[in-house]
Amino acid sequence: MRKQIVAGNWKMNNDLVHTESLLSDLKKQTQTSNAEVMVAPTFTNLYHAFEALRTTNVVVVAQNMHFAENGAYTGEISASMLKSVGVETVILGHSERREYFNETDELLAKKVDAALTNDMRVIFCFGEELTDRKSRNEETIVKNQIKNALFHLNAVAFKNIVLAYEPVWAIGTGETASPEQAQDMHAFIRKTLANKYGNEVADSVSILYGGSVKPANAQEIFSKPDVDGGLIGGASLNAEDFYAIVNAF
Ligand SMILES: O=C[C@H](O)COP(=O)(O)O
Repeated sequence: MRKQIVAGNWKMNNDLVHTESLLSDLKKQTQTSNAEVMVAPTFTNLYHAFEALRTTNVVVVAQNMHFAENGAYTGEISASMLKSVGVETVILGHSERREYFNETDELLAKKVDAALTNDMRVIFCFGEELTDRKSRNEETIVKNQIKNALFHLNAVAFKNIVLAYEPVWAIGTGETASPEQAQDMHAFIRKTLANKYGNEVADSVSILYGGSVKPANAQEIFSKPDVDGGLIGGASLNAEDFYAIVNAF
């Protein structure tokens, strides 16, 4: 049985005061679904969030990390630094990292390796741009993103990989992929994994959808058989909205 996961990516939002208030609001929510719940605050608030959520089942996740263990990489954070503050899951490959910080598939492969070497779980993001979809090239783009960053791994490594399909045209735009578009792509991703690693691996990997998921559309998207949850941006900044999504299963 695949894990259902709802992860909130807070991106570069919430200073310490806002983080405290959101953490306190999150602790007041009631969960009625079985989904694993995650939140990804900024680096500066990770330890605070970890301490605040210690008594809950909410997993604290990092939004990025460097591939090196330590060294002269000003401004960067390593896997072992994340682990030292209780963080054992990291988002890698988000389209905003790819677009604004020039993260390539090759770099991401190194980051994935570093995370797995440190026994961390990876939420690996990928997805096509609008021009790719308009030219009906979305499957090729997605397949290459997965292949280039992950297909050097062995099958066992996929125990610690969660995939997050995020069509770039649906991120923060209010435009969501239709539940059918999400299902079609998730089924294609699972088939791509099955072709390389076999059905057992493909059927065990959780594939999340991300891109303008809101309380109003979450249930329909999550009802699709190959959609195992969501990576939520904007709507995760409000505890009630976020838990409406968590409970949409
Ligand atoms: O990481 C989350 C995604 O980029 C989705 O963001 P959004 O829900 O604001 O569209």
